[in-house]
Amino acid sequence: MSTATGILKTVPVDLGDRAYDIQIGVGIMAQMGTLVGPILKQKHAIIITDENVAKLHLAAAEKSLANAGIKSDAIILPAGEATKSFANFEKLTNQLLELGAERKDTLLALGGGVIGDITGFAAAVLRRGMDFIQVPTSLLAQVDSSVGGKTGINTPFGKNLVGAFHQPKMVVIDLQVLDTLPARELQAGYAEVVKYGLIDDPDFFSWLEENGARLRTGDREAQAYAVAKSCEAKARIVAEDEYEAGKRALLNLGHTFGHALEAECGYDGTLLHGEGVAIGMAMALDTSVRMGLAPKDDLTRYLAHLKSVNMMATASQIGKSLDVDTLLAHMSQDKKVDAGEIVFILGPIGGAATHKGVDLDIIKAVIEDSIDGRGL
Ligand SMILES: NC(=O)c1ccc[n+]([C@@H]2O[C@H](COP(=O)([O-])OP(=O)(O)OC[C@H]3O[C@@H](n4cnc5c(N)ncnc54)[C@H](O)[C@@H]3O)[C@@H](O)[C@H]2O)c1
Ligand SMILES: O=C(O)C(=O)C[C@@H](O)[C@H](O)[C@H](O)COP(=O)(O)O
Ligand SMILES: [Zn+2]
Repeated sequence: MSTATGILKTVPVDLGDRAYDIQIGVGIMAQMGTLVGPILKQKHAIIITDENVAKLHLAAAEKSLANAGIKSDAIILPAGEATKSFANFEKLTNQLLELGAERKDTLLALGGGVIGDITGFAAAVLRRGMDFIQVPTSLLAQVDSSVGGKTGINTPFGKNLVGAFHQPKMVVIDLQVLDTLPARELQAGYAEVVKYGLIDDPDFFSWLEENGARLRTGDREAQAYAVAKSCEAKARIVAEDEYEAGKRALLNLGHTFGHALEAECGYDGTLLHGEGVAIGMAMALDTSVRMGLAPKDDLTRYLAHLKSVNMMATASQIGKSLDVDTLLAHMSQDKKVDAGEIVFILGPIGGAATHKGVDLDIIKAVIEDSIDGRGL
């Protein structure tokens, strides 16, 4: 793939009458208005963004829309996971109604996964459904959250427990905006990239072992390859199982553990989503090894890779006192719970599968060892 400016790759998400394209490029924020113009029901978009992204990228997005003859308004939310709350959702929908948002207007999520998830949910329910477009600006949002139509907010019981499946009409990914993303956020997003290798693409995992560090140094060619590979993987799985009746659950690898850690850390920035996923995937691999579903060497390789890119691998590294039973209580709220049983995604590198009936004593031991930083 070339690293010139402009669109580098278009990844289709084949969902019948809900199909859409993911446009991946460099410097394409300037083209965003022309790209989205033809799919708008009327030439009015409401940009929803956060305070950090607004300072850096809102003007460019507004200019791009204006140049394409699209009227826009903007709503700026606070940054961070705490924004995905009922209180902020109420504020957001009130602000949209105050602006007179019409059903044929389009919401445009300009930001990370937090903005994408809350904007998508507003689009799903406001006036019983509006169109929305994803313009993801964090690595995590570019490789994962902007694609696939999972939208929602957190509740005190856990992550994303109130939401809807609502597909965007387009995803516009400008790799250039990653240049302003803080290093910790880039690293957290990287966990979701590694996830695709662990799920069903051992060659991609090997590529990441060789090249993963290049993503952190802003290497455009590596970014383009990894973002496109991730979007292709996500588009393939979502097209196969839009509503998570089966295969899509694999995208939840590490999340049952990770979401419990996030909930316990209180959505205050102590633990970012991607950081929880990285630790959760270590717990999932450790569980797999203990159950004979993966060779010990796979866990060793994964942990070595996390270390090589300076990422946390154990709950002990979070620096917060954690309790195994409280974490298990959070896990029992997971959306994959089936007839009272927690469903886990387990297996070797590149061979993830869903597992029911997992011995909770093994899970407890894995979590306790991670909390104590033992054995990993
Ligand atoms: N819907 C899905 O399929 C899905 C998938 C994965 C994660 N998620 C959700 O996504 C959220 C995490 O997303 P995230 O990691 O993007 O978090 P985020 O939205 O909080 O963004 C991370 C931080 O980076 C800042 N930021 C974003 N882009 C920037 C840029 N280009 N320059 C400078 N700063 C920038 C934001 O202001 C924020 O402070 C979680 O709520 C998670 O549950 C959803
Ligand atoms: O798109 C999916 O499906 C995923 O599971 C992607 C995850 O990375 C993402 O964090 C998702 O929001 C988790 O889903 P949830 O249903 O467990 O909330
Ligand atoms: Zn995730």
